[in-house]
Amino acid sequence: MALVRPEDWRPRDIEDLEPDAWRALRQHGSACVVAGPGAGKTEFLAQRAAFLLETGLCPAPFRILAISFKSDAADNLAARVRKRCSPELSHRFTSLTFDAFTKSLVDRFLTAIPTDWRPSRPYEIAFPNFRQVTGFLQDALFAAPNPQKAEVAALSAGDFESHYVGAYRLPFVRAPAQSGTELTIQRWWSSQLGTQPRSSITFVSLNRLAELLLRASPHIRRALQLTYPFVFVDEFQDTTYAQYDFLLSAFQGADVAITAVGDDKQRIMTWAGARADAFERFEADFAAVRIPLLFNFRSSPDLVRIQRVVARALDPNAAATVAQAARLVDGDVAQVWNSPTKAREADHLGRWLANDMVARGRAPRDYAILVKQKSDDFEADLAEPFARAGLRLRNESHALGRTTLQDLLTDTFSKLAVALLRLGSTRRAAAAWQLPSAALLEIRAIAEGDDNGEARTEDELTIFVAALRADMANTPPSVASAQAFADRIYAFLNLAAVARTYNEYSTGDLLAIMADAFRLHLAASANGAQTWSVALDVFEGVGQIPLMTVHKSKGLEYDTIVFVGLDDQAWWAHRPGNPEGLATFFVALSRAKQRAIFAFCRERGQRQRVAELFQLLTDAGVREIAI
Ligand SMILES: Nc1ncnc2c1ncn2[C@@H]1O[C@H](COP(=O)(O)OP(=O)(O)OP(=O)(O)O)[C@@H](O)[C@H]1O
Repeated sequence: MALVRPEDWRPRDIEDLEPDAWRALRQHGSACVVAGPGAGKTEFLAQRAAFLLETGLCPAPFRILAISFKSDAADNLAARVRKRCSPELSHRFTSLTFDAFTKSLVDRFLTAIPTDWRPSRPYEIAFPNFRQVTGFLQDALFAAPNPQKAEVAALSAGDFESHYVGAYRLPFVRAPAQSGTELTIQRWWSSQLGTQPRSSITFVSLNRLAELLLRASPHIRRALQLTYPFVFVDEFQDTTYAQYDFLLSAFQGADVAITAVGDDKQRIMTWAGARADAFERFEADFAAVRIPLLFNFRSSPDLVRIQRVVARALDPNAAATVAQAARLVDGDVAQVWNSPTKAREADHLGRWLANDMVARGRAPRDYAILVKQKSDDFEADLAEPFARAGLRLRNESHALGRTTLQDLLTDTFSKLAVALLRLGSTRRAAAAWQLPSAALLEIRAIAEGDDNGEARTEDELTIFVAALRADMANTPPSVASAQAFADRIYAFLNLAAVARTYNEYSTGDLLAIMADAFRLHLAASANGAQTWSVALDVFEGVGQIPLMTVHKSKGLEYDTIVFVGLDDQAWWAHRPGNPEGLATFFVALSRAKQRAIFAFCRERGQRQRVAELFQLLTDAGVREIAI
């Protein structure tokens, strides 16, 4: 394949990059690209990958490693690179989440972990809840020697794991604890490693074990550095203590160029252990240059002006960003709505959305309802009035067993299962077969070039889909039939084989969690649906207005966002000047391309605690109207 000279290389699918993005794209060493919302940070990474691969600056067999925080972000980035580069190039782009990557290292090199910290093989993945951590800390307090009790008592379940266990560098050999905190951390490790019959460890622990194994095994560390001379880290502001330490042990001092992109004004994960000084530390530890980007490709100029007011509240030195998108709406681009009752607010919102869609030729998915938390409560308030306006609300943050709707929809197994049901429900074009046929070859472990195996698997799929089609045509959607079809798909795919095929399911119970959630959600979607196509549209949220927490909306964008619940009740933990609260507000506001509405309802609560947020909107010239 012909290489492109670096000076001749041009970006794909976009007109151009801003001048500083070009500089960052061509950067030889490490860089942190710090840019506000809508700057095209993910797009920049996809273009840099194409640049490095197509110019041969990352020649075969070397690879690029991209680390994201959420699996949909990792998939999205991989898809963008696949779209732009030939398969022979894009297969050298590895895009994974932090957790998937560190877990894969632990799984592959488990025996390289020093014996004092080595988990059983296999091990389970643990997701301890707040109550369990509280119970653990109470036991630890009880068992602690008297002089250390006060220190142990000061630990809190909210941040014990993320801040203390996450920041604790494991020594190669366990040594006696020097403090009450260290004693408690060691107890935490013992409780995870020693669980019977298998160790039961969290993702924070997996991050730490991966870091330990690289520190303990210079040859594995060297192999990693040689494989990946280029590393990308997306959403760098969310990097936790454990993850940052992993990057240090993996790549510091090596000939590896790390490109970290992020926005410190969107740091809303400190509660989950994100370290506030990640960018500064990175610049110092990796001799990285800081390259700010100033364009905003998402939001119209008027919205960018409002965003700037909030950005300056977060950082008085925040640079002015330059809007690249045009304004497409008349009238106000932002408003505060003030209503006396929840019923009135919901009614007005439903009618307003329905009218706006018709007037502007927009689809339900161009809008998003954002809330601070407890999306189920807002769903209960809004679903009925929306239905009266002919709209269907979709609570993306809705819990389904041990996962959420949004996570289910981006899950590999779930995507495959729904693709099969789609084939069963309609006669679909050849393209619809691509995902199931490719996945089945992997699941059946058919080697590349095994023509007989490929033909056999293709036949197996054709026969299965034909029978499924006949039965789905004769069986109306219902809770019971949905469950029966889900079971049939599971049996066909063979869950044990699925678990062996995809790294994310290789240990722990993620596949069981997703399979349960899939069955639950399919049953709920089939309930009351006239046809299977409709049931699957409901399943996938086609034609529905998404409702989600601000945390779930990170990285997403919508024509119009409506933030419901800007009051003290929903923002109970907010304190004036609290950067995490302001950043949450900033993330919500900056998801909008054209319009942002903030709904305040007097029945829900007061607005003293959140007065500063209203003040920022007022300062930005946003009008408040009574509804
Ligand atoms: N160079 C570019 N030219 C034109 N459009 C672009 C360019 N880069 C990105 N975009 C578009 O701008 C929008 C924002 O990009 P993206 O979502 O990557 O931003 P981001 O920096 O990750 O934002 P956030 O931090 O808010 O999630 C997307 O619709 C993307 O397709």
